[in-house]
Amino acid sequence: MKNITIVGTGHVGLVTGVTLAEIGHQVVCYDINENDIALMKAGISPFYEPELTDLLKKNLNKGQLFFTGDPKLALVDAEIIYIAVGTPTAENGSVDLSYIKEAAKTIAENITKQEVIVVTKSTVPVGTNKLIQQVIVTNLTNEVNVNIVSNPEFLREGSAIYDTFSADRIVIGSDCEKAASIIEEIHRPFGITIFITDLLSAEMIKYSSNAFLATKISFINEIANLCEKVGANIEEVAHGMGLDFRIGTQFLKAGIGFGGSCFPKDTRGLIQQATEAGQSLEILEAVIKVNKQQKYSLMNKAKQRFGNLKDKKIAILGLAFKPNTNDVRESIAIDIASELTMQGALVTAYDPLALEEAKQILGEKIQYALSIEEAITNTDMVFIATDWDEFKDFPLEKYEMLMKHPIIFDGKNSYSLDEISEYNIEYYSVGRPFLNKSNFYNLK
Ligand SMILES: NC(=O)c1ccc[n+]([C@@H]2O[C@H](COP(=O)([O-])OP(=O)(O)OC[C@H]3O[C@@H](n4cnc5c(N)ncnc54)[C@H](O)[C@@H]3O)[C@@H](O)[C@H]2O)c1
Ligand SMILES: O=c1ccn([C@@H]2O[C@H](COP(=O)(O)OP(=O)(O)O[C@H]3O[C@H](CO)[C@@H](O)[C@H](O)[C@H]3O)[C@@H](O)[C@H]2O)c(=O)[nH]1
Repeated sequence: MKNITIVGTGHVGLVTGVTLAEIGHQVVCYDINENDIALMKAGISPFYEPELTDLLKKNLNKGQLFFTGDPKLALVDAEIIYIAVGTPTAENGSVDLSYIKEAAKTIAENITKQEVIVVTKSTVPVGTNKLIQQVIVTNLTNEVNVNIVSNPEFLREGSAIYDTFSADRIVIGSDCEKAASIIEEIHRPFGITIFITDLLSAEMIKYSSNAFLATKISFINEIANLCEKVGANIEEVAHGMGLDFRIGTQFLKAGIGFGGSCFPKDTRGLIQQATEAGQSLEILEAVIKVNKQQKYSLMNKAKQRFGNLKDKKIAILGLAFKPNTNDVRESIAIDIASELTMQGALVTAYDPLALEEAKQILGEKIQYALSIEEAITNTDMVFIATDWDEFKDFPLEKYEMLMKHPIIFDGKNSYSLDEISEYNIEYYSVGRPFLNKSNFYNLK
């Protein structure tokens, strides 16, 4: 059992803290956000993540997990410190390392143990761990020997606990063999393949993994657009491709592009790093460009269908960037909502979890509904922007009953074409043939 401190208890930090406590370590979580600390102390997660609250409460009750906003208290006994603060995009497009530097300084000023290992979970540009070491060493107030380990995080929001216990690999990067083997030991109980490498390569593995997954998505979205032109069905195509293990079935779901707190910022971040190193990343540039175009593909279909969206009543189903989270960071649904209002449309949106979060960004620009029924009633068209199960399970006859005319632009291919064909719904999806029924509503 080790005394572990987590610095920055947002999505990654809290999941890391709770799961390390679950496998038997003594964990102190520290964050500068006192409100969140108060919530977590009371066993409440500041954000939604399946399975997290149960583990949080369980480990609080066991006395295995503590929360504090006091850095001294958090770090005085720490042997291992995980940094999990944010690394957003800065105004000039580079990766904003200010939270990382601040965290490193706080660590330096408060650690007292003779030997301390600082582990970086945050996604940081290549070379940042060396910078962290430098910041710590220059700000130390006690005599401490500090070693640095990179341990990039690969969890997905919405399945973070599952991912932590069932990941494909754990990457540990360090230039200090002893520190790497201590961190390997800590992670062994997860029973997951551990790959040990050098510091710089570990940092690069994280960015390259996200960039590659984003590439798969933009690739399949372009193929989906081509399928629409030539009459093929992207779901059949992706399945048939994925049966080749070299390709794999995952991350080939066509839609309205990738959003969220990671892919957009990390693809930009890698391009920025490459630019600084004097190298171009042309494939990744194209991935970002395709993603920007894909974002508005649904809206373009609606514009083509109606000519003009001014004063049209539109329901958006889904505001979170993906299901099972209330996170709306870089959510494509939010961009679509915003753009539709710019076009003069009257938008009402519903999301099972992310209404409050969306309101903070969209404010009064749109209306908010508390159910699918409320959102779609009397609307001219529905946009589906997040693949929540609740939308997939929604009885299709209700679109017929409640909308002015049931016209759906589905950015997530939520319904099978067979299912939809049983209803009088005018249905546009991504990369699949348009159901050309004779009795479709002849309106503009
Ligand atoms: N969200 C994900 O799914 C995910 C997955 C893998 C990797 N990552 C990476 O992990 C990092 C954290 O992401 P996140 O989504 O958890 O961020 P987040 O914004 O949810 O949380 C960051 C937390 O750090 C705290 N913080 C900021 N400065 C601090 C300081 N000096 N001392 C203590 N606390 C401080 C903030 O108050 C906040 O609670 C990022 O680098 C991200 O790219 C995120
Ligand atoms: O086949 C797919 C898969 C995903 N997406 C979209 O891609 C985005 C990201 O989805 P996902 O990867 O499931 O969620 P994140 O929580 O952002 O997780 C990614 O970003 C994290 C932060 O770096 C990494 O840790 C994870 O491994 C990586 O999957 C979302 O908009 C999804 O709708 C698709 O359009 N098609």
